[in-house]
Amino acid sequence: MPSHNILLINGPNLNLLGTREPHIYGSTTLRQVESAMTTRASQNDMFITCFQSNSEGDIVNRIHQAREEGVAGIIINPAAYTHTSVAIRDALLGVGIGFVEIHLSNPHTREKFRHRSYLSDKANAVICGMGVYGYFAALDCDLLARHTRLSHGPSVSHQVPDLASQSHEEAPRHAGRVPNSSVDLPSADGQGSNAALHDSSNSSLEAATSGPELTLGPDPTAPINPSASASHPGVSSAEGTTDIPQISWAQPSSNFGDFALFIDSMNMPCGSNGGLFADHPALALSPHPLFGDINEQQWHNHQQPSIAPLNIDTESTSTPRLFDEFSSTFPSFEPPSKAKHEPWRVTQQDWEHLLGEIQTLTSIIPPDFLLPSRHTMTRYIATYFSGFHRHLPFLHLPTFVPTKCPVELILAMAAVGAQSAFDNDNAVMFFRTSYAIALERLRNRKAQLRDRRFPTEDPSIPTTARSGSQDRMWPGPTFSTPHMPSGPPLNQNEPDRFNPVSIAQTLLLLMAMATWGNSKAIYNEAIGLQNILVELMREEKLLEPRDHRSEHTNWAEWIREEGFERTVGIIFCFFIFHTIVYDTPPPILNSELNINLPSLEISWAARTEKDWQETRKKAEPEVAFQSCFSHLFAKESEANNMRPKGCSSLGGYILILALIQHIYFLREMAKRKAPFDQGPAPNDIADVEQALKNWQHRWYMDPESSFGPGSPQGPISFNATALLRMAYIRLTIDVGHWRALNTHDGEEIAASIHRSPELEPSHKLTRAALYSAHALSIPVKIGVNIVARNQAFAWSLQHSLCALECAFVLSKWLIAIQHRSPGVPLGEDETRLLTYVTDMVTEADSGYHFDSQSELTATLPDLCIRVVQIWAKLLSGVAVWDVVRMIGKALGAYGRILEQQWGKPDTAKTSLQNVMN
Ligand SMILES: O=C1C[C@@](O)(C(=O)O)C[C@@H](O)[C@@H]1O
Repeated sequence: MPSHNILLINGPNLNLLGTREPHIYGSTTLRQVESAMTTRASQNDMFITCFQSNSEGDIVNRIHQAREEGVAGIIINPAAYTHTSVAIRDALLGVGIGFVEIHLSNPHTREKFRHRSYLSDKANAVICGMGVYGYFAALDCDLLARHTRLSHGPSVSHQVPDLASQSHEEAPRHAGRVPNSSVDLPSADGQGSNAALHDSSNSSLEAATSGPELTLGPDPTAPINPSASASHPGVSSAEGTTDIPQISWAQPSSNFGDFALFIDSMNMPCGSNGGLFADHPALALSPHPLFGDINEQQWHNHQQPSIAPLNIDTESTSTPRLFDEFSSTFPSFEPPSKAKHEPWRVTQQDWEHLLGEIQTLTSIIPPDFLLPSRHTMTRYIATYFSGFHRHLPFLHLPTFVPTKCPVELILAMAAVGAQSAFDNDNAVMFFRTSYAIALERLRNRKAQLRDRRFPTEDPSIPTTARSGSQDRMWPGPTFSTPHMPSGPPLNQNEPDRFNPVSIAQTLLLLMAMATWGNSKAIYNEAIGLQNILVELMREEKLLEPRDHRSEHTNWAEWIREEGFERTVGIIFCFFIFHTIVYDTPPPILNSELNINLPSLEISWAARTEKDWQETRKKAEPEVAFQSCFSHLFAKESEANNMRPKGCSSLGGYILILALIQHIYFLREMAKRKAPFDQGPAPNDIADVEQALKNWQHRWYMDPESSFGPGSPQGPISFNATALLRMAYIRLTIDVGHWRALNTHDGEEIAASIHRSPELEPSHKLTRAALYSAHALSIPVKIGVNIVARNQAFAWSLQHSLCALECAFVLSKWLIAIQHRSPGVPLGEDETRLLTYVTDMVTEADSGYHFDSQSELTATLPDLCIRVVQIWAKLLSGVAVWDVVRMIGKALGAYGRILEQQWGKPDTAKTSLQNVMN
């Protein structure tokens, strides 16, 4: 017997779904939605009753009836009554049943009269702009749990601070909850449901997490679902809201089911200023109409399906957008109506202060250093905050004050900002200057520490008098020239003001510049900087356990502690990037990281102590990285107990990189065990697969998680999805050194990929190819041209690195099936994936004219060439970081090699028709 009843109500005109304004509402009919929902619900021990009416009174009556029936929760698309009906609002409040309000479209992007809802402030969750996918999301238990937590804060959620200690008994109960109910939908008044639910002895916690799984990618443990139709992959749906792919919901965890679900969950960019554009400063077309009244928050709402936003105004503190100033005002004698909070602005006073500081350092900085004008400095710092900072936010923007920032750090920020603004020469100049200052500070620090540890020498001689060049413990910059002597100690007068965290932040930014930057001159510094940074972290004990901040910490202390944890966590992540790019062992091991996971971005962005306190009320207690990481490996049954405890986007990001590190070491160990690399042992693979699954549950629990790059809370959780895909691929096959990224040469990388041995067709390989196809389908769905022309994907290094791995795997898979032994037919999974890839390439082809010698013909080689060409095209935009351009070039070159190999007219090509029959 189903453990609870759900009522689905659809309001006026929704009976016309399928034919009604399909560009807005899609072409799926109401009957299709209802039947898919019914199946989906029944698989998860739920019973759903569907009701549609065009009459307000009937809807009110149906809601009243729900109370008699013991309905546990209502999912309602009130349609036009959303904007008018006090009666429906009162009915929902009257029966006290919790409800999720849902809209296919995003009313906030439409006519003004649709912006107001009579229900939203009482709903447990509001889902809009996700097309029909929103209905399934509403049904998903994780989502319910998530919104329960969001709407009601930790008091009704899971407050056990230590995941390890969670058990069924300890699982907190929602206020007003009826014992033995299996899922709580808190009532509309926020007090919890009093609807009696049927037989279940599970805790709400367990039930809330054992429902249908929405995965961020294909579920590696599930068999590929043969019953799902691959000919409707969902990539060819109309713009606007999306259609349900014709998949069978009877297999919710199947690869294709999840895949299609994922794809359909992507919010399409609306109009010409889609969410993608919001992500990059250099191409950020101003979202504001010149005279319009749209505010920034509304703009952000356009980008995203809105899911239960927290009511904190962080916009005033949000990252700068480059063209804001220029887009909204004409010259006027009127004073500005509202003073803007722009901490990145370098005033004349700030500039003079900075210049003064730099002048005291002339003996150690490159002589050709020239401090640009304050406007240019403002531009660089603003660009830093609107670009890099959104991806890796370790500085506290709301309280940032240029003059309080150590000079080497502000110069490092300017270096990254100049790089992002394509001012390469200035970027290198800032890099060198900041590097020289940071190293000098480190040398002096080292000398101090040495004197403390070995105080036997004559103390009357000051440290610096003894520290000649032979005493240098920290290496000098490798670009150092005779005109850069060691210079006087920087901290001579304030020896105790050495701040290891800001030095670490400086080195982190410089390392990012050197790793991804555009200058050969500083490229070689990357690994050297890594070593310096690791030594600093160990020497200054930044990796050791600390007393964690208590609940009562004030804002200033919290900022300091949180900044520390973010800095250390992001450095840890960066080292794993190096592992991904260079295939070198990570210098900080998972087991050494002793931070608490960072908190929500909304707390980090809060501008005032009051706002911060508000956000803290909604936040979960902090969790230690170590505890979270080990619990990722909990078995399914144990994991259920802790799933509702989501973590922040940045926390999830750190965890997924830790899993990539874990996979790296598993592969390394496997290399020693077997004469041929068989990859990790099956039980190790199973453990990691479980961990990746658990990670996805956490991702869903994160109230700030987002499928797109334009989220108001930043692109971190979106970037983490690329890392998830990379983790799955790396778990399945070894792509490592074949990418030859350390050569930094597109042609060589292409040649190396091409040279790499062919892979044997196998289930494992097909699975890896599925993840790769999944990755490609996202930009194809958005449109190859639109993605190529803006930098949302390219900005994210994670996505471009992942692109390379995906192109590698998918092309190798296509080659493998072309070369499989004659007479061996394709398996069912392979056939379906091949159909899928063909559909996708055809879709991409229709929108983009490829500069290719060969037409897309129905042969495997042509398909393979096209797949690589699409990836190359996607990464061919104007990228900030050289490494992204390099990957684009490498893929272009790889496509050309394949064309040369197969492009000749007399080459025997395997036709798709033949392989599929
Ligand atoms: O009828 C509808 C449908 C709708 O609720 C939606 O699902 O997007 C949005 C409403 O504004 C509109 O009146």
